Amino acid sequence: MITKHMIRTLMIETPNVPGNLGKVATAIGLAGGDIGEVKTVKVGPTYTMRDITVQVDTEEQLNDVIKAVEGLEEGIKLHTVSDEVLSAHEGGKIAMKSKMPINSLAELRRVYTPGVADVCNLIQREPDKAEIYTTISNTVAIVTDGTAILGLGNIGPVAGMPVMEGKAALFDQLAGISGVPILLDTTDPEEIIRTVKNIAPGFGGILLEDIGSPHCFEVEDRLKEELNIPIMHDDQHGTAVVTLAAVISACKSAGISLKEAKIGQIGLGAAGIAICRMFMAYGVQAVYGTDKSEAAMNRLKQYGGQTTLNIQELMETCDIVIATTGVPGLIKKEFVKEGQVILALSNPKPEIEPEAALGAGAAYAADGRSINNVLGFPGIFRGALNAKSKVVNHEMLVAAAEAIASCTKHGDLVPDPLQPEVHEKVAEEVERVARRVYVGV
Ligand SMILES: NC(=O)c1ccc[n+]([C@@H]2O[C@H](COP(=O)([O-])OP(=O)(O)OC[C@H]3O[C@@H](n4cnc5c(N)ncnc54)[C@H](O)[C@@H]3O)[C@@H](O)[C@H]2O)c1
Ligand SMILES: O=C(O)C[C@H](O)C(=O)O
Ligand SMILES: [Mg+2]
Repeated sequence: MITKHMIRTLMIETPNVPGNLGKVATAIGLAGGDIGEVKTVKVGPTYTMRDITVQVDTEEQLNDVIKAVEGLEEGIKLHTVSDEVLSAHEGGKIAMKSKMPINSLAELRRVYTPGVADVCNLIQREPDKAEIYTTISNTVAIVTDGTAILGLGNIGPVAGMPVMEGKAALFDQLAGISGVPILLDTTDPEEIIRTVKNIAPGFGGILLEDIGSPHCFEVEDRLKEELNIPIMHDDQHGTAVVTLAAVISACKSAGISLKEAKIGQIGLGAAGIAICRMFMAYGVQAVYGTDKSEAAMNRLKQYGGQTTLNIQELMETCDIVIATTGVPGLIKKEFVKEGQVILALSNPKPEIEPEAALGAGAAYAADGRSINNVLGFPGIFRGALNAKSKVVNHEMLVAAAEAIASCTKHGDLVPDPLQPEVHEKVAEEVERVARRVYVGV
């Protein structure tokens, strides 16, 4: 079965006769639609109204599904076709809310003027008090310049805002952190660095998101040098963490020794280079990479990795293959070796669908929806902020990866990202390591 990427909700009325829902399901399936959720909206005296979520690959397939349902007789009616993904984004996904009720003048004076002035004076005298009396230490800026939004490319920061809002929603729900999207109207590294430094006083940490390579490397390195708060480029290190976790689990299940495995990385941009560096620092001897850009290949060599001529050679050489190119369908079925582990991580569409890779003989295969940095960044920042760490370093990232792997069921590659215990465990381990290294506990 091939994974579908367009989601639509069909509101369908069926007369209350046994078998009608089955007819609808069969019609949708035969037209190429995958049924997701089926929700009963209304049960009338003679009919039932349901919202049926259907996934398809293309507009044509959607039209086939619509025609198939409309062609059903015996009183079955299609009422509406809606795009719930678009509806879910209407008005944006996040909001800045007051934690204080302001219902009386007394409350107004306590929360705002004149009461607030005492707090300002206190912080001016004792700057550390900002940690207690403001939200700064629990707020992370989610900064993008829009140059590598998912695998959609340089579509600009405003078009990337739905992703940044999504990261903020995840920060809130999974780690209790306030994430604030910051959209930069510049792609110049010096200007990005200057801007982030100028806004840094309002934040406990900085998550760099979807900033393209190669400028992302300089931006992150310089900000780490010049600021004293945790900074992490999610597409580099968040991705490397979750990839290491998935590979640890795959090796455990398949009985492969990770450090002796040959690991191949297709696409040596932000995510790819960080994944290679993570495996090399973890002790993997044979890390290979390939990229269409000569400069990217040279970067891997500088870090001590080996390059292959092309994707086919890399696929022939390696036991474990990871892809982060942003190019859907780049890995051909014919390249897949029996027993290989293939993680095609590009979003929104992978380099090879997991089902196709498994069908071609892979032992394990997954895409970027399941092997996703959502498993890393919330807990990493929770742990770093809890420890009052001034950095996010390699030891903390490895602790996060091992924590994710420890929450993974035998036979799976990663745990369910909505399981709160996973993020708690990541936060706990990251905090423990951060305290040991930087606070000496
Ligand atoms: N699953 C996750 O958690 C996760 C996290 C980060 C990035 N990603 C995905 O990875 C992809 C890349 O993201 P990035 O931030 O590294 O982008 P990037 O632009 O920094 O890197 C992409 C790299 O792929 C290379 N490339 C493009 N086409 C190629 C081809 N045909 N053959 C070989 N190399 C090719 C480019 O030269 C570049 O070096 C995106 O699709 C993104 O969604 C997924
Ligand atoms: O946003 C995601 O889903 C993961 C990742 O950060 C990406 O850029 O693809
Ligand atoms: Mg990203």
